[in-house]
Amino acid sequence: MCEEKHWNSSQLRRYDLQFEQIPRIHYTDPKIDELISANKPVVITGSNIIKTARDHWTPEYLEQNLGVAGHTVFSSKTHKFKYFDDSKISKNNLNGIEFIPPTRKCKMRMGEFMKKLREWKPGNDRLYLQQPLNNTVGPLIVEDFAHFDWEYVNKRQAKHNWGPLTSNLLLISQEGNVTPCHYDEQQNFFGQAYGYKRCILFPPSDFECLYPHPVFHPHDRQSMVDFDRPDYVKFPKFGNAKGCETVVEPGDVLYIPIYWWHHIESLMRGGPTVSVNFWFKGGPTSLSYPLKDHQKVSITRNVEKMLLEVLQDPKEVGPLLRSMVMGRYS
Ligand SMILES: CCC[C@@H](CC(=O)O)C(=O)C(=O)O
Ligand SMILES: [Zn+2]
Repeated sequence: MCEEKHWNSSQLRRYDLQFEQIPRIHYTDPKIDELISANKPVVITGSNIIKTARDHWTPEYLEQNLGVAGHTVFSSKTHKFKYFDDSKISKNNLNGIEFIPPTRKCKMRMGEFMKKLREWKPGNDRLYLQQPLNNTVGPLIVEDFAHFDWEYVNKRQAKHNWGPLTSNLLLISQEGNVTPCHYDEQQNFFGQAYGYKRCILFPPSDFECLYPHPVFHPHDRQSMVDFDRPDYVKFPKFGNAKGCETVVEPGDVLYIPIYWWHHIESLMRGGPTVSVNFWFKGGPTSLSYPLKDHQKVSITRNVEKMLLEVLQDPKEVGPLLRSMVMGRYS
């Protein structure tokens, strides 16, 4: 039966890369757990994981029920919302390295946020509400949240030895917004409640093609490559990245494995989107050989942290690593 499509490819941004499709599998199919065990992405379809959000969480419903507290809203002069850790902006940490925050963070009531979205004109700052669900939300949201299929989620968490659930982030995006390519150190069930989002994922083994900022940098874990205008001189291996993609629709839950790179965009001309993610700490990892790719990424992070700790000056880390490797390990 041909599925009715609610979007077309002109709503996707163009990049220089080709992508495989991420498999879409019904939640009752045991293949789901096979892929999660293998730390591979999969779109879980037809489940009740976030059914109450899929049924109720339109932007208008959220405007009525999210509560009167101020919510965390990012604003950007471009369509990109590149995350940065403001605790890493301190003078001595950057040691003269210039950093210009690409977005501004503020607290905004839902009514004001929705009004600005309705009145948005090209040239205005773009907005992206990103708020952990907590006890400030209204009773109907609490009710919907309580009726997520926690049994299904908790079973996966236990079966795959994930750590504790750390947060559920509510994401309300303007059409066309992009969260640029980055990885998180958490397992993620990414639930799509309203609208359509294109998700491009790359395995941890693409580390060399995606050039993450140094660990001490505020953009730690974020790719240095601008997907809209890749600099192939600075990032010559970017063209070798082997990504996979999907467009998640209301009710879908995309499993984004820990340390997998992901770039997520709300479709252009697709209206606002609403997502809710489930971030879990990674489970206890025993160093079994051969090491998994994400374990190697974790090891490089520890090496960078240790070197910075002992060298103090971030500008000395590169030269020391080069002197260690060039002509000896290269
Ligand atoms: C702040 C989190 C944003 C989200 C991507 C997106 O929906 O724009 C993501 O990267 C994640 O769920 O890990
Ligand atoms: Zn992420």
